[in-house]
Amino acid sequence: MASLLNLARGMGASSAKFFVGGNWKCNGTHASVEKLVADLNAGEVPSDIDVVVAPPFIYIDWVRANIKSAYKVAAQNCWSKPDGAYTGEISAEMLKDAGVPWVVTGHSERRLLLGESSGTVGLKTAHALDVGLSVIACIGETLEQRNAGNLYTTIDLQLQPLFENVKDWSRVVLAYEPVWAIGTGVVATPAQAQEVHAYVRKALTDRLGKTAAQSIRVIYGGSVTDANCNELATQEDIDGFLVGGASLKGEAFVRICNARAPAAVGK
Ligand SMILES: O=C(CO)COP(=O)(O)O
Repeated sequence: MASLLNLARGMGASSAKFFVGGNWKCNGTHASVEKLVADLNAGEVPSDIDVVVAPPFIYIDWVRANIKSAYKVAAQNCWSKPDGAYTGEISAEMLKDAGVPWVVTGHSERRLLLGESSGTVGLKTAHALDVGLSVIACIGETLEQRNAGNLYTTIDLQLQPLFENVKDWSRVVLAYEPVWAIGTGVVATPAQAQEVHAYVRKALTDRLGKTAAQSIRVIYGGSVTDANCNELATQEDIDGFLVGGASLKGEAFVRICNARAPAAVGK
């Protein structure tokens, strides 16, 4: 099985390092976060991939101090401007100051529940990059948009402000997260995900050139589990995952981190 997966991986179009993100969303107590970090620390993740966990703001500092170095930390959001009179917001400058290297921007929950526009996502992504953070920028269509035949129009409209504002793509990971797959248990089929990832790769190629496009991680999110990750990981334009629910279970998340080397964790 592992050799078949490796064979498929060898055919990949992307030269990018595998990337797994865990988005803990608005979940956890100090006790559950301590247990999760202990479980993650007990697991082995491949040394040649990037793994980033995004706890709620209030736990980030504790996690950063207590998680092993195989895992980096991310914030789930940041403000689009430097420090100032923005009650309730956390600036990219503060994340940088607190030693947080990554931030997630444009998650669909922020777009849909909090009204964040693609324009705002473009601005905050560019600002976070300018400050020196690395960014996981999220895009993805709703079921209504997909069913109305607007899948690629939606992706184009979400990518456009990123293309207009981002100057340096070397610290950007793009997460394709179809909204209909998030938290629903309805994972995109490998073919469905690959089709959109290939489209995104082409958009990156057209805009940034082939070499840059192949080095940018395009990761998939939406009901990824330790049961479906291996097949998704064989798709040529899937460079990793952004995991929600399953990232709250240490052992499952570690298995997802090993999606391209399942034998290493005894599956
Ligand atoms: O939104 C997600 C990650 O950012 C995906 O969430 P689930 O893995 O719970 O579907």
